[in-house]
Formats: sequence, structure tokens, C-alpha cells
Amino acid sequence: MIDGQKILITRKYPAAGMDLLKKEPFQLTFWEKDRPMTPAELAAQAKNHDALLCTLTDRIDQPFLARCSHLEIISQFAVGYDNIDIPEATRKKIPVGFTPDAMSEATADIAFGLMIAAARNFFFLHKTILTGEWGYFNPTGHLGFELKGKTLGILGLGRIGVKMAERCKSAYGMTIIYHNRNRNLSAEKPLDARWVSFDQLLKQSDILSVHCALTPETRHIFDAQAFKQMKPSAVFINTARGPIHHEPDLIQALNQKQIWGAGLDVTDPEPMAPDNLLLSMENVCVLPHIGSGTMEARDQMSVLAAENIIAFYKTGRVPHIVNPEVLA
Ligand SMILES: NC(=O)C1=CN([C@@H]2O[C@H](COP(=O)(O)OP(=O)(O)OC[C@H]3O[C@@H](n4cnc5c(N)ncnc54)[C@H](O)[C@@H]3O)[C@@H](O)[C@H]2O)C=CC1
Ligand SMILES: O=CC(=O)O
Repeated sequence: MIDGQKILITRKYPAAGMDLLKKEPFQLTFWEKDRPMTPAELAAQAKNHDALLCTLTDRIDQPFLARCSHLEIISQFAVGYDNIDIPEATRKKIPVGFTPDAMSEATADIAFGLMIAAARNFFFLHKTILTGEWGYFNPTGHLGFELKGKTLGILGLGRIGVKMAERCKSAYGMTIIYHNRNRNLSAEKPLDARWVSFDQLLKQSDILSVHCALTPETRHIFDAQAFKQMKPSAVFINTARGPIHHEPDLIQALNQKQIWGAGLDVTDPEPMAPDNLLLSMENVCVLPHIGSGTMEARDQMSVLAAENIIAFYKTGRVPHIVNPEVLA
């Protein structure tokens, strides 16, 4: 039953979901600043609240949970939840909600866009106009490559990976290979996709697009050893989480031409420093974590994050939950 529970809302989230919360008899606290709270601010605020609506810039780690074990629900505005210590929240019996599929199309669009942008040097060539280097049409300068018929390798063929594969198959007739811990049998047939080992994914992909969660297993899975196995003509795309690739190793692989280029929507750390070497490289395109950055996706994320809290207090259930065992 909703009866004046205090909800801490850690950022400015789209009105679509916040209006749903405002219609209920909650006591809402909105953090009005444009920056995230520091860990100390977050813990101090959360101490006086029953529930938290947070996002990937909030560190919900063991020290935070030790201070805030009274929280009744944590509702994450994102599908990725690597900022939350899920085992610890589960031990403390705190249900964690998230917002799956709200941004699958939007994020796949960014992966697809980065693939074309890196294959054709979009960002670097844009800068040559700004610096006055665009002289004449150059028959041999800054040539990219075509995507038709190439092999797309996906690490993590889940909700977003499938959308990326669909785009590449229908636009360019690409061959789809993927690596997951468990095969995605329902996606294999429509995509004509083939499961391969991680090593084979590295060796066979012309475009390698990352769509798995950041976990201890995937952290720095793209390191010097991995890049060495890739084709010198390959493009590496990461729209999942920055720490999945080891940035110094990626820079070295690009410098040594072990791979052809990279398209990144995520970096480690975020934000990336403006003087980062990757930003001056010809075949590299970097975006500031905007995979879910459409009005449609962000509205839907906001609605799902609000609904998770409302449903929890009305029914005891969380429609989109990371740790269902807490409510079992
Ligand atoms: N750039 C952005 O703004 C966005 C980034 N993301 C990131 O994308 C990730 C994926 O999102 P969804 O597709 O919705 O998740 P999902 O759970 O549907 O798909 C992830 C897939 O990765 C596979 N996987 C997990 N661990 C693996 C491993 N060690 N090796 C190989 N495969 C593994 C899973 O089996 C699953 O098929 C999120 O966790 C998030 O970090 C999500 C949304 C927006
Ligand atoms: O990075 C965004 C997310 O939803 O996860």
C-alpha cells in the first residue's frame, strides 16, 4: 500500500515516469543539481528515505548498502546495473528493479551508426573541415571500406545484440556470428546466426560489436591478447560498458594496426578526457554514452523505473527485477 513512503530520486529523469510517481501519495525528494550526488551525499540523503530511484552514475556498492540496508526497493533507470552490488543488495533482501528493452532499438542504432562512422572515418574527416584541411576532392585520400557481405561478430546476443544483428543483416546481408555463455537458440534461426567460441569470434569478425553486461568475467575481456587475434581490417564497436575493453591495449592495437578502427559509445572512465589519444585517431569514433539517448527510450525508461516502485508498494511485486529471489 502506498502511504507516504519517501522516495529519493537521484537525477532529473523524464517527466513521463516522474508524473506517475507524483500521482501517488509518496513523499518525493528530487535531487535538482545537474551532477550526480557524491557517494557521501547519496548515502546521507538515502538514509532518510525508503526507496531509491537511481541510475548508472550512482555507486550502490557495499559501503553504501551497509549504511542504507533499510532501503525497501532500489529502482535503476537503466538496463545495465553494474553500478549496483547485486549480491550485496540480495543479501540485504533489497529488490532491484531495472528497465530492460526500453532502449534496445536506440542503442542498436548507435552501434550501427558507429560501425558506418568508423568504417568511413566520419569523425576524423569532419574535423579536417573544421581545421581547413579540406582542399580538393581527393581520389586516394582517407578511404574507408564497404560493409556489404561482411561478417558481424556479436559478443552478447541479447536484446540489443539481436537488434544490431537485424540491422546489419537487412542493410548489408552480413553473416552473423556470436558468442554468448549460453546459446540464444530463438535468435539463431531468424538471423541465421552461428555460435562460435570467443577465439573464433575474434578471428572471424570484420565488425565486432559488444553487447554483453559488464561483469567480472567480461571486464577487460578485450585486452592485448584479444586484439592481437582480430583481423587487421576489423572494426571494434563497444556500446555496452567501457571497462569491457582495456583502453591502453585498444590504443596500442590501433597504433600498431592490429585492428582497423573502433567505434565507442562507452569509455573508462566516463567522461573521457578531452585530450584522450583515441579522439585524435583517424579511424576512431567516440560518443558520450548516448545509446539510450532518444526521447522515446528515455521516456520509457522513466516509466518502467517508476512503475517498478509503484507496483512494489501496491502489489509486493516488481515487474522488471534483477534479483527475483528476494521476493520469492
Ligand atoms: N550505451 C548505452 O547507452 C547502453 C548500454 N547498454 C549496455 O548493454 C548491455 C546489454 O543490454 P541488453 O542487450 O539489454 O542485455 P541482455 O541481457 O539482453 O543481453 C546481454 C547478453 O550478453 C550475454 N552475456 C553475458 N555475459 C556474457 C559473457 N561473459 N560472454 C558472452 N556473453 C555474455 C547474455 O547471455 C545476454 O545474451 C547492458 O548490460 C548495458 O551495459 C544498455 C543500454 C544502453
Ligand atoms: O547505459 C545505459 C543502460 O541503460 O544500461
